[in-house]
Amino acid sequence: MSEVSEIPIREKNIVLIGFMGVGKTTVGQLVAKKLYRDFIDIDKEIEKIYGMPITEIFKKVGEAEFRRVEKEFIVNICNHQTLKIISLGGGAYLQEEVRKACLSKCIVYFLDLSWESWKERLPLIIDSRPVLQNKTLHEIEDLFFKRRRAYSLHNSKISTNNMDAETIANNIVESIKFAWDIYQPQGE
Ligand SMILES: Nc1ncnc2c1ncn2[C@@H]1O[C@H](COP(=O)(O)OP(=O)(O)O)[C@@H](O)[C@H]1O
Ligand SMILES: O=C(O)C1=C[C@@H](OP(=O)(O)O)[C@@H](O)[C@H](O)C1
Ligand SMILES: [Mg+2]
Repeated sequence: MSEVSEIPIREKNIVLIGFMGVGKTTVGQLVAKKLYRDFIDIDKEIEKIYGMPITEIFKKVGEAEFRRVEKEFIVNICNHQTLKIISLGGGAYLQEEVRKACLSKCIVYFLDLSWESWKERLPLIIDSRPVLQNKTLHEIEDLFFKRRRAYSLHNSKISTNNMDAETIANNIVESIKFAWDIYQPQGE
């Protein structure tokens, strides 16, 4: 397959990044529906490849191999597909190649949630996020703030505190339509 180059903004993939549990998967699905686009959740695709959930992949295959497959999968989609809504896993964007591919070929939205709000969500996600297991709350807090450096490389930031998924998705749709109209007005 040949590489996609000079992608018109209206056709670019939209990529959601941010820490585990901020709502990338939930919101991504809603954005895809609202924009009549296909949704790709990278974790779900990797689970399909291995035929097991992420927690099992980490146990049986190991994190290093998971990261290698994750990177290859994302870079390949960025280089060869358009018009998709893509939710990354929270750790994917720490890899430089992933950041470069996303920023050069897609529009990257950072879902921002405060540490205080995020802490309330921990019980919902702890069992399915191996990276959070066997860590103290302090260690998780360190990781939360350390990762913000990578997430600061984005095209747009959406603050999500005290907002339900539907509202966040509506904000993204509104923001993207605004960008489309500025950079590629309809009829051009
Ligand atoms: N805006 C929101 N408000 C409250 N809970 C949410 C919101 N978005 C997602 N959730 C919940 O938080 C958990 C993690 O959401 P998920 O979409 O899997 O996040 P991510 O993909 O970023 O890890 C799920 O239980 C989901 O139902
Ligand atoms: O941040 C991470 O290192 C991870 C985030 C998870 O995805 P979500 O961000 O969708 O929870 C999943 O990819 C895996 O458990 C590792
Ligand atoms: Mg997810």
